[in-house]
Amino acid sequence: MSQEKKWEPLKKVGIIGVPFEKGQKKYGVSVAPAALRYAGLIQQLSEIDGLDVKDYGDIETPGIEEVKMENMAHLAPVSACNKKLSKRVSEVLRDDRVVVTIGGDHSIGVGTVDGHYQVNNDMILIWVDAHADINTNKTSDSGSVHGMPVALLVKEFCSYWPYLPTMDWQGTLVSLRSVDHYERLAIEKYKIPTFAMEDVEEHGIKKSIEHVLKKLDPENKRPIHVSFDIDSLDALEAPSTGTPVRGGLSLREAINLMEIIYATGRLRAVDLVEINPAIGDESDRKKTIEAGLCVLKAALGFSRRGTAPRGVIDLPVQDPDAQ
Ligand SMILES: NC(=[NH2+])NCCC[C@H](N)C(=O)O
Ligand SMILES: [Mn+2]
Ligand SMILES: [Mn+2]
Repeated sequence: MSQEKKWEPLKKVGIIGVPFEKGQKKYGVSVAPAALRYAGLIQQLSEIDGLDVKDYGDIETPGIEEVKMENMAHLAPVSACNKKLSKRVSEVLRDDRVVVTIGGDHSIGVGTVDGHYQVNNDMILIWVDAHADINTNKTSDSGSVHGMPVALLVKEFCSYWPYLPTMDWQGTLVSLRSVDHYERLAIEKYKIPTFAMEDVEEHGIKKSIEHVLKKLDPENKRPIHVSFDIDSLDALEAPSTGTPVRGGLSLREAINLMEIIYATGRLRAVDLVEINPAIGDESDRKKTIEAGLCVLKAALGFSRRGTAPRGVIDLPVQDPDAQ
């Protein structure tokens, strides 16, 4: 479908909130969609030059009965939420909008990627995260599904799961600096392309992301999905998150990464997950939410240079008759 198409940034976006936190153990990450809306999410995105923003509301899955699954907490609500989310993501994409999903914890990446894959099965995935999120219930120390979504999605892992559909897309992990032993083994076994912080160190963020894009899609023809975990940022830049790790991306690097991806014209889905407004004090919360908004704006065409008013060609002059 996308082969002959000339890519240009879509100037329409659809927002989905996912107040879901059962993929991990801490209270508060489900409050993020409300906190971001309250901080001006819709308004700030609407101020981006020419951007049409539609809010598709929140995904809610109350009262799902739990099922037992070894070392995999809250599997039933996690999968119910992801099923609903997947449908909504597909709907937004079919409305010809870039889909922006605000989590929630990172277990919701299963639903966003699945929903995107249903519409664009040639998509590529860029998972920006301090963690690899590629545990299975056999390797995870925490039993939390937010540490497993990548393993739930890729077909190479299907033999490790008793069920669940898996996908054929190509993906890469960027910004890694907290990888569990078995995760490293899995990455090496399946040669999952990864960019750890050492690589960002060596090549800089611009070269790193350009390399990733070239590797996953040498012909520049595939739709892009970015799943952005706020903990990819240094914990000093984004302290209000459940599993913070120091030594991460600066906000400037993350903004630059998103600007480069925006400029391809092929970005079709962005997830922003793991902001937990209940962690830290007022200043931590503010910093983290602001960082999330900056990252989203960069992904959707906000220019740090500024933009002149539309249709206006000269500066206002003083009216000579005015007193
Ligand atoms: N999405 C996240 N923040 N994931 C953190 C995962 C931490 C750890 N590797 C685990 O599996 O439990
Ligand atoms: Mn994550
Ligand atoms: Mn993470």
